[in-house]
Amino acid sequence: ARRLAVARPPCAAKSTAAAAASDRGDVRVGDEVSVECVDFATSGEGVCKLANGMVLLCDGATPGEVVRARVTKLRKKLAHGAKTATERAAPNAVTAPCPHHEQCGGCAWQHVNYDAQVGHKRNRVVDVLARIYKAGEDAEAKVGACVGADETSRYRNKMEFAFASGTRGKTVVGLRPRGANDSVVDLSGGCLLQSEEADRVLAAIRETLERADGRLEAFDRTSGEGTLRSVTIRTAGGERGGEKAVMVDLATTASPNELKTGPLAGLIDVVSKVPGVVSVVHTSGGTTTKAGSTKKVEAVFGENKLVETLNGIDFELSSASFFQTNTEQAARLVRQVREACAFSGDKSEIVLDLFCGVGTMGLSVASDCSRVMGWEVVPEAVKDAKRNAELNNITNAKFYRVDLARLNPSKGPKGLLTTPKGKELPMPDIVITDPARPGMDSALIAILRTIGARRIVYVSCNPATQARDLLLLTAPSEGADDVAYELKTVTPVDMFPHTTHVESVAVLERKA
Ligand SMILES: C[S@@+](CC[C@H](N)C(=O)[O-])C[C@H]1O[C@@H](n2cnc3c(N)ncnc32)[C@H](O)[C@@H]1O
Repeated sequence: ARRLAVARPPCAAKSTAAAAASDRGDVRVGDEVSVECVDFATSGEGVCKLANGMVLLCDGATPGEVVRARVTKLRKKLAHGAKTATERAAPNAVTAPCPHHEQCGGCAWQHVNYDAQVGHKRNRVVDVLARIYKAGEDAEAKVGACVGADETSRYRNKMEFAFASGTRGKTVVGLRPRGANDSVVDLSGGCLLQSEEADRVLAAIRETLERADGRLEAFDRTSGEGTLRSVTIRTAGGERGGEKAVMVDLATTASPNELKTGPLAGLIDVVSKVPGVVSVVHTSGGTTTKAGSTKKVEAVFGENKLVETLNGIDFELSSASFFQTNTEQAARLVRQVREACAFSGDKSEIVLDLFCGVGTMGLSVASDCSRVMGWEVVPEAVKDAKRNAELNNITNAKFYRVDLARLNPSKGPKGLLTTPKGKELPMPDIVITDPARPGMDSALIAILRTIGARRIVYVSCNPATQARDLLLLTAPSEGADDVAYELKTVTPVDMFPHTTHVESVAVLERKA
């Protein structure tokens, strides 16, 4: 490779012929450059500046580090690179605890100390609030400290692994490498993000694949051949100090017969005998279209059920239901939400729990209010939420299957506060909303403004879409039936140590 020196910050810049070459934009794929990392990009890569002003996003670089990087991709104003060596270590750099860190796409920040990770996550929330919500310099004052985790390894209660063809005709199971989705990193050392119980399942699957010598083939999306699509391992039940229970969901293209005899049946048998495994389910199909999902889920060992406990409330989960992936931090998140609701204490308030999943937020605040009404699109999750209310003897929470992306704002409050059977529901005092990454539909936001609940607590796993929605919720009122909100605070919560993801809880109050 040609060696282009040095795009250092102005104080350290060297005037060499090579630097002049990059000054002229003469950077090519394959070049090696020496650059200082100045920040993290949203994607988790280090932001470095070449001497010609071009930004280089460098995988594995940490702010403050001077790296040698190979240019891997060039766009008009942006270059991508991979670190090949550290020339000066970053103050916040640590040795990644996982042996697979260099290749695996599972976590981007194992090489950064945890306090710095939490700091970067808060900065990200401040940044989107300043730019997208247009808070400018006020963003800093609105955003609280990021709620960090005590446990930074083995914190995930659910991980999904992929299958792929490996060497010598064998099938391998693992996580996707950075920037690729057709191969996997074979996690021979297990995965430090999941429980030891789940790691034992992963090891049993690896050993079975090794012995199967290619007779259990990975599904190939291009040719449509092969059987094994993915395996999801879910662990629950640690809160009361007892043994953890494990559910394994194998997604394959197999026929019902292959689940009973042959190598796949053998794999299911091995998995079901791993200590702690209480449930093995099989998922077939898997295409999701506008008409719905073609997925078919059946229990092939035990029941399609796992019980997780959060702040003393039991949640029964089936394989298709969303549940917060970090149980310890979910307990903190729920406490944060409860506090943000600012209940009066007389249990008079009515709470609307939007995107309620299995009822995590609504059931957690049911004892503080008179009534909870939960909306969710996934039928299994609605069923689980209803069952969870029963399981915990909670009688003031009701859950309904509603698609919150298909509402009619011209109906005003009724566009949301009507059950699927046509019954009108009362106006809520407090709204808890916790959408998936795309955020809330503009029609839903318009309806929330016509309802005008006194408080909205907005939980999000995507600060950018949250900031976009906050802008809409706080826009000036356009008349008597349109309530504007004021953003009070945003609290980042770290649900996913070692990754770039950050959750945030925004509190909005109705303007007088
Ligand atoms: C981030 S999860 C939050 C779940 C729940 N609040 C919790 O804390 O466990 C988002 C939820 O929104 C649901 N969802 C996604 N799109 C939806 C839609 N269009 N209408 C209603 N619910 C939807 C998902 O199924 C998922 O359960």
